[in-house]
Amino acid sequence: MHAAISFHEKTVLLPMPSRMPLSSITLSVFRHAQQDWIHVPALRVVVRPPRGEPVAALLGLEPLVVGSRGADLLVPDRTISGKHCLLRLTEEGVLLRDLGSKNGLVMAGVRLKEALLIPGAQVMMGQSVLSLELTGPPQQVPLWPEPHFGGALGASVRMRALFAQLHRVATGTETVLLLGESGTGKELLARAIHDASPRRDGPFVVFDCSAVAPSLIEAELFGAVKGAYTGAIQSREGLAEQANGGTLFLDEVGELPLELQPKLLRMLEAREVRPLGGSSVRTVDVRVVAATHRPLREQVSAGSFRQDLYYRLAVIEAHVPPLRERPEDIPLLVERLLASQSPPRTLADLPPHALEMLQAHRWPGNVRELRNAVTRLTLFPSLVSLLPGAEAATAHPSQEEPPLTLREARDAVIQSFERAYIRRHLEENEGNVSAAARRMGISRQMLHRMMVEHGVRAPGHRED
Ligand SMILES: Nc1ncnc2c1ncn2[C@@H]1O[C@H](COP(=O)(O)OP(=O)(O)OP(=O)(O)O)[C@@H](O)[C@H]1O
Repeated sequence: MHAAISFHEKTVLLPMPSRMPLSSITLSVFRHAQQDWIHVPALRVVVRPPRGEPVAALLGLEPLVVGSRGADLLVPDRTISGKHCLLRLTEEGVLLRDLGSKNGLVMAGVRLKEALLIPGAQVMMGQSVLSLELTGPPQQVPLWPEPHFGGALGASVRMRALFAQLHRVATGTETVLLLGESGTGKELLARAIHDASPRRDGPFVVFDCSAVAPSLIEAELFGAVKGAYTGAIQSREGLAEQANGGTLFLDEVGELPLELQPKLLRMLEAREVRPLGGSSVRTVDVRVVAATHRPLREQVSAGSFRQDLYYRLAVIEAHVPPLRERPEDIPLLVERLLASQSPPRTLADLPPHALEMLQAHRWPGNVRELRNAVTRLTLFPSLVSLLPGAEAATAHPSQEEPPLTLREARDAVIQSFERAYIRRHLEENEGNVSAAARRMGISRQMLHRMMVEHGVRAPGHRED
């Protein structure tokens, strides 16, 4: 089942009109009582396979992938591709997109690549039928008033909704599980939770379960008594104890070896740790924030992660969206990244069109990759045409887009490179087409043709 971000404590219910207008299934931001809110319609995606029970999932702010393997909503139908299609709430309604499936999406005899669904619509996927149902009145979800939470920046609706949720949970002691791709800012958010919590004056201790050899994790986390292992010449305190009174951030918790998982479970349940080689337990007062880029539920199904530990960790589960799902955050992030450089720079210092290119890229490495690209760009501005965005997403198709053939992907990269290359030369030659063509080593006529093909106009429209 797909887990949408849950905002139940602060949900305000709106009266449901007797006939549902289309506007009631769109995402829309509005201001009420000095605060921004978003309308999230209560929608359920139901898929009826040819045999067996229907499967269903709620559609929240997160996109929902439907398929037969590795999808959020799993359908037991062999005519359905692993990741068959995606549904996403947008400002225009519910977007349905084919993810390059074998048997496609068919509605009234028409094969769909992309469509806006209205409740009651029925779409064939393989031999199953997908439908969208309204389950009740829309929810009003609060948005964080500022485009940052602690050190984490985000002006998009998804991030502001996440910030509001994390701010609410910061005051409690429940364990928080942050799920998201690498480089999306999970550690930054864990720190922001700590800083917004009553434990802010206590320690914030980070332990990356993937960075330490499995055999050393136990002593590192829970401590060890003298002689517990070769080289343990004296007793040592584990990180759990060092985090006493504060927050323990367990990064990449999905990498925690199966045999150590009961120890962590015990710490979460009884607030007790037993050092390696020790016979007595010690009490700890820590709030745990855990994170992983792995699909932990799948690990539970595969038997590599304990179900009881998963439920214990996911008391509050929050999804950190990948950067490609919130390109509107990029200008803000780039601005801050530039400002933090030495000497500080601004967006105006970027080469022309650099920001557009950055927004066009899919950022598989998320904000970490963006940070590196911006640093490279300020060191070597002439490399702007080699920015990842110049490849216009095609080199890294996201799971939201139907996969391209090699030829389509290569063509798109070349097109995108040519466009950026032409623009740069025209800018450098102040819109003089002949001069730009000379620099590019091609004829003026050819450059003209290319400009028409790419829809590029010379700055100032000068011909010669
Ligand atoms: N929302 C954000 N605002 C500002 N900086 C960010 C944001 N998200 C990530 N970063 C920056 O990107 C880099 C990676 O962030 P972070 O380590 O928190 O990501 P992560 O999700 O924990 O990654 P991993 O899973 O690889 O550990 C850091 O330099 C961080 O400061």
